[in-house]
Amino acid sequence: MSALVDVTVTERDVDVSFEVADGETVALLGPNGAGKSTTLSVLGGLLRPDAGRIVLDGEELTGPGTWVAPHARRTALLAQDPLLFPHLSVLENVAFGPRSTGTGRRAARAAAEHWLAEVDAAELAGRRPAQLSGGQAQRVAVARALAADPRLLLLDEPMAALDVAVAPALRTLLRRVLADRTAVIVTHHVLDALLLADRVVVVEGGRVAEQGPTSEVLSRPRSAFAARFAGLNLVSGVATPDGVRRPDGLLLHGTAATGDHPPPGSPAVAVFRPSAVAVHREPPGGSPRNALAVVVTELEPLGDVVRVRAGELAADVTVASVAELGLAPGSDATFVVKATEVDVYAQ
Ligand SMILES: Nc1ncnc2c1ncn2[C@@H]1O[C@H](COP(=O)(O)OP(=O)(O)OP(=O)(O)O)[C@@H](O)[C@H]1O
Repeated sequence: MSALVDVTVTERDVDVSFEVADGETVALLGPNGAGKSTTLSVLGGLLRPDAGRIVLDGEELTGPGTWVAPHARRTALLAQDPLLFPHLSVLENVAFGPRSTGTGRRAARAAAEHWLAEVDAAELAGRRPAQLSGGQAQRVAVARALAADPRLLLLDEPMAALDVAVAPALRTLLRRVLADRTAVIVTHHVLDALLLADRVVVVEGGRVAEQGPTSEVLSRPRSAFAARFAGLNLVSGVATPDGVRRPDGLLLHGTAATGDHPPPGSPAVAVFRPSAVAVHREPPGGSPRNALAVVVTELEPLGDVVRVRAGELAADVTVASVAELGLAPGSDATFVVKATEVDVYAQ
């Protein structure tokens, strides 16, 4: 079931276009307010776009003069909140989907039992939602979404409301059920993208900033958001023969790992790991290395290092270095990175 999405929601300044191949899971990534949930609402038919079209499995769901109602789309939404009917048992909740599309009682019940077993929740069948933990309720919600036999599964931050101890088990379950399903997932979590998505679509300011296979986008990001999401520093500007020049004139020397240095003058990015950055209080004199004057904005503990953030840039240094340098938000500092650590490629 492939999907083609090309929609505009004028009031929210959202205008996105992307495709989902048959059996593929696409992750929508982006900062708060980027338009991810709006896109999901349009796909599910909860919001009517001002222009554009959605084609699912060859059928136009939304288009000029076409509007298929939400219940007739055969899409299912798994949200943060399981949204189970409190007065129905778990089994009845899961059977609700097939029942509402006309399946007989007995067959709907059999489908519910099947999907509850698939999500390892068969023993919960007789309980009421109030008798479930958050993780159990979300498992049941997954079964309910699948029991409706959706052509397209929509997931809106399905792990966001769960305890950190429970989220990994649900992620593993979703990895299994999404393996050959056509799905779109909105997430803020890098593990969701890595473990669940074949491709990612990065939305910034209501527009698609970049898209591509997950491993490619996260290892060689081209947008500021994807770089931050992947835990990498990204400086964008124009290519020079030996690096990238920022709009403010600063030249960052780097190398094109794959040998395809972008043509001078073309839009390019310089990408480097926070762990490759050394932090100094004073600019190191006479050094041929890249030196970026920054103001520290935030210190964040990260395992056995401290991530020193300076706006969009980050450096990982030891706790001892932070103490020795006396770093704190507001400190002037210089981030230094060797040219051999800076990967340059076309934006
Ligand atoms: N119900 C609404 N009515 C009007 N505007 C809305 C509504 N919901 C969201 N918006 C606006 O639409 C734009 C896109 O918001 P949306 O919720 O789609 O972003 P998002 O990427 O899902 O963000 P988040 O990660 O914070 O959930 C924002 O400018 C937001 O303020």
